[in-house]
Amino acid sequence: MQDLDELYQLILDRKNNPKEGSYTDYLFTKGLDKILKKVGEESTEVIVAAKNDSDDEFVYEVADLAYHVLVLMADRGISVDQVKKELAEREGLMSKTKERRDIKDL
Ligand SMILES: N=c1c2ncn([C@@H]3O[C@H](COP(=O)(O)OP(=O)(O)OP(=O)(O)O)[C@@H](O)[C@H]3O)c2ncn1[C@@H]1O[C@H](COP(=O)(O)O)[C@@H](O)[C@H]1O
Repeated sequence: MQDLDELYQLILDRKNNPKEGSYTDYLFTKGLDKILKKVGEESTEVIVAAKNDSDDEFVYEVADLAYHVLVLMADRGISVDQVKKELAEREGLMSKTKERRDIKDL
C-alpha cells in the first residue's frame, strides 16, 4: 500500500538518484515541457473517463493524473506538505458563492 506521501518521496528519490529505465527519471530528463504535456494529457483522460460508466477506468485515470501532478510538484520544488498546509488553512472557511448570469442572458 502506497500513499501520496510515500509516492512523492519515491519520486524525489528518482529525481536525486536517477535510475536507468525508470519512467520518473525519463520525465525529469525530458524536462518541464514533457511533464506539463503529460499533466494535460492525463487531465483530459480523467475528464473523458468521468463521463463514462466504468469506475475502474476513472480511478485508473485519476491515479495516473495524481502521479504526474506529484512529478510536476517535485520538478517545481513543491512538497506535499505545502499543499496539505494550504488545504488546512482553508478548513472551516465559509465558501463564498455567487450566482452568475448565463452567457445567453447577457
Ligand atoms: N504511479 C506511477 C505511474 N503512473 C503512471 N505511470 C507511467 O505513466 C505512463 C503513462 O502512460 P502513457 O501511455 O500515457 O505514456 P507512455 O506512452 O508510456 O509515455 P510517454 O512518452 O507518452 O510519456 C506509463 O508508462 C506508466 O507506467 C507511472 N509510473 C510510475 N509510477 C510510480 O512511480 C514508481 C517509480 O516508477 P519508476 O520511476 O518507473 O521506477 C512506481 O513504482 C510507481 O509507484
